[in-house]
Amino acid sequence: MLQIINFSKSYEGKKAVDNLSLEVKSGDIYGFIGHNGAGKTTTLKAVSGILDFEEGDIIIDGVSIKKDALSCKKKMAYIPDNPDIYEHLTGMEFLKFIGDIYEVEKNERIPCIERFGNEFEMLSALSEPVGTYSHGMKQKLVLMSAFLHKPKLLLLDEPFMGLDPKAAHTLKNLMKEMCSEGSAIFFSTHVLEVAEKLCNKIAVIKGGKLIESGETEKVKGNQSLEDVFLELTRE
Ligand SMILES: Nc1ncnc2c1ncn2[C@@H]1O[C@H](COP(=O)(O)OP(=O)(O)OP(=O)(O)O)[C@@H](O)[C@H]1O
Repeated sequence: MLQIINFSKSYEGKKAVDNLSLEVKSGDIYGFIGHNGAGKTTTLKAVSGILDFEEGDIIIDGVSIKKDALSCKKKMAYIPDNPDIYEHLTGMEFLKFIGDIYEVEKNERIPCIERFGNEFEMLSALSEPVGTYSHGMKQKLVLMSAFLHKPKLLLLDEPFMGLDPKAAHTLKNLMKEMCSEGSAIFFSTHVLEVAEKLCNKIAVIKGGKLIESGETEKVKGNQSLEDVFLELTRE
């Protein structure tokens, strides 16, 4: 579903990501872990098509993001680490806007909004302007908007940040459900306990370089993911 091939990205001549290759297959929940500044957001933004890059290629469902970004974007959803959304829209107007952009049929949209609204405890808030939401409520709304159009590839940058325990539980269940139906998820996180339990595959990035990747069980062996991560990233 997603192939990152020898991807590099520099800012002002300094390499932020260096020759990274990774494959995320249908059904994978692939966790991307690394220290602050390691290059996770840069990679996710390049995959989402919002950040240009000079070296390598990124293929979504067989299509290069460099050659046909629009058809790639139709198949995926990207949720950044900061849920900045149009503050003057109500939650419902925002979901309808995303539904229109991704051409979700109205008769499919309504039951989805009801279901996710209920599971994320957002139904009554949907009639209020986004500007009145807390950080966690905005995060829930953007997550709902991503699930609404059933992307084949879901990219999430630290999705658990700011979520209460119930919402985090709901998100984990929705991620599992999506992947069991054949989609793929690639997400960054600093919450290693969640990554260890949720992900069938893990990639570790350090200083822009991929230093470990593969099945979670193989990456961690008989240790905890936290122990392995600390060992791998030790200076
Ligand atoms: N717009 C930018 N201009 C210049 N340098 C940048 C820019 N964005 C990121 N960088 C640099 O690129 C490197 C990778 O940053 P990136 O945001 O990808 O890291 P990250 O792994 O997502 O970190 P965090 O866990 O803190 O979110 C860092 O050294 C950062 O300072």
